[in-house]
Amino acid sequence: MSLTTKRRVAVHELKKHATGEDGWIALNGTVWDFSDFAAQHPGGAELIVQHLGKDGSEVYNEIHSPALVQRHFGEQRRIGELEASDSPMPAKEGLNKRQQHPSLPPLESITSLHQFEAAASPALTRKALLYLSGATEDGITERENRKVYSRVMFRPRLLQGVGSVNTSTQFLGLTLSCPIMVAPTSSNRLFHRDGEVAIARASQRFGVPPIAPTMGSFSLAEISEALGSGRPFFFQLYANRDRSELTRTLDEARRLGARAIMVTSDSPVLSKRESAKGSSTLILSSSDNESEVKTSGPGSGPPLGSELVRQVAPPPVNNVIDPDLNWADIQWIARHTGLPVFVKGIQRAEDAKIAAEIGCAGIYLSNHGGRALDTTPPAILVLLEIQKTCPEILTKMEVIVDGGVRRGTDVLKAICLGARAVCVGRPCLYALAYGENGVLRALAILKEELTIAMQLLGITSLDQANPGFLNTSRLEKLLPSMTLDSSDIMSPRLYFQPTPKL
Ligand code: HEM
Ligand SMILES: Cc1cc2nc3c(=O)[nH]c(=O)nc-3n(C[C@H](O)[C@H](O)[C@H](O)COP(=O)(O)O)c2cc1C
Repeated sequence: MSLTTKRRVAVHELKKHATGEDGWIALNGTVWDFSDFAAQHPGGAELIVQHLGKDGSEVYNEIHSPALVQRHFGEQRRIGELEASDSPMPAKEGLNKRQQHPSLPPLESITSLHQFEAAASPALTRKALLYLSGATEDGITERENRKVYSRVMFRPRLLQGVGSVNTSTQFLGLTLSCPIMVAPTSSNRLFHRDGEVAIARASQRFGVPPIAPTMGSFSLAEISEALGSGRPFFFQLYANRDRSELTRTLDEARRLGARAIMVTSDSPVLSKRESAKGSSTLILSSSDNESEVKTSGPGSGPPLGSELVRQVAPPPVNNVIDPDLNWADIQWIARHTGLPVFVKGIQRAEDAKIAAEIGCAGIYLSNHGGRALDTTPPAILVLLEIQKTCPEILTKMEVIVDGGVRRGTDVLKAICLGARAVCVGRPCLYALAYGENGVLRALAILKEELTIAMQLLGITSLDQANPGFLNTSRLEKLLPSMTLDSSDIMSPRLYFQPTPKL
């Protein structure tokens, strides 16, 4: 059936197609054939089953871009247009109430990344807040991520003539205005109707490439279209367990012009998320201080059987991610695409070495913002481990660090230890409640803080940053004992037992 064909579908007809094998769903006025699709839905089969024979627009629009269904199904599964008089759904525009929520204070009044959380929380739905603030089990890694930077002290040099500062850096042959990017995150329409498109545009205006996610509310094609042809972006990959789907995704990323593939490798299975921040009071809290954070520690989760527990149970998206992904697959991804590949989620020096040995263009040190394995080390500690045991890696590869980066001083500490760039996750999602301008402001605040920190430290460009500007003695005692003698670290070859699947 062609796009121009206007078959009319009455509501009573839609209702007749409500089974798994013969199921239709109306979305924004168009009726689609969802027969035999439920089990493939990355957001869970139940959501599809619940809406068969019905209008699913409200739930669909909260998380997906209007164009997703057309892009995914093409014309093949398009049944026709729902008869207007029968349509129980709202108009296409204005479906997402959060375009500019009246409770949001003026953007100009926000002067630090911390303030975005307090400003945006009242404007976000409970679901969005729980999703955004979630961390694994007791949230120990998530808290450590934020605390760790305060344990590193600067050692400034005086009288260096710091009147003019340049924050730009080279990354994969691109010049970035600043070594700060937005971390890739899924389902961004929960925070603003423009979702990943807003983040991509803000990144572009800021002068850094966006990292488009696999599980975005908007498809990669929509994101790259919003950027304009030839404009650089990176692609975060969740490797699909269906190899033909993985190949299709990679081919599309290459065709659309992705400059690198960042393979998220820290979440082969879904982690257990019991509470977002311990209680709904804390979710709405603006403060990041120690006493409040403590209440989200072990044993402080919501009462069993409470609504909160049910709501924050992990979404069933992992019916698509391949838990058997291995280093040989990383090599295959690099060969197949011909693109620079990063491994996202590196949490120890040995894995950094393997990535270097097999020819990755970079490593992305991350514990998924404390949303993967709890009690893993903050990325900055892993960076220090690399600095102590295999510093040559830091010159061979591009190194990104994320988790808990909230201040310009955090950025500068990571750069001094050898990172090329940092990424920021949650604060940019709170800022997204303001749309593109909110994300741009968050990035600009961080850049301003970085500039001032560089001047106060006594440097005028990032290539002058080095470990000598830091006192890391409080972190060194947290390093694994083997790092005291780097020869104890096993050769990557001993770890690398490829079992090629492709
Ligand atoms: C071709 C059709 C569809 C495709 C390709 C698709 C794809 C996806 C993907 C990739 C995700 C996981 C990432 C994300 O959260 O954005 C997801 C989640 C989700 N989808 Fe869909 N979807 C489709 C149709 C629908 C429909 C018809 C509905 C509702 C009626 C729906 C509701 C949801 C919801 C609510 C989630 C989030 C689940 C959660 O984590 O709470 N989707 N979908
Ligand atoms: C709501 C949310 C969704 C995320 N989704 C993804 C994702 O789809 N892919 C991925 O590689 N990382 C994902 N992450 C992890 C981020 O890329 C990043 O590693 C983390 O947020 C950094 O920590 P921070 O939030 O403390 O800055 C997500 C993080 C959050 C908070």
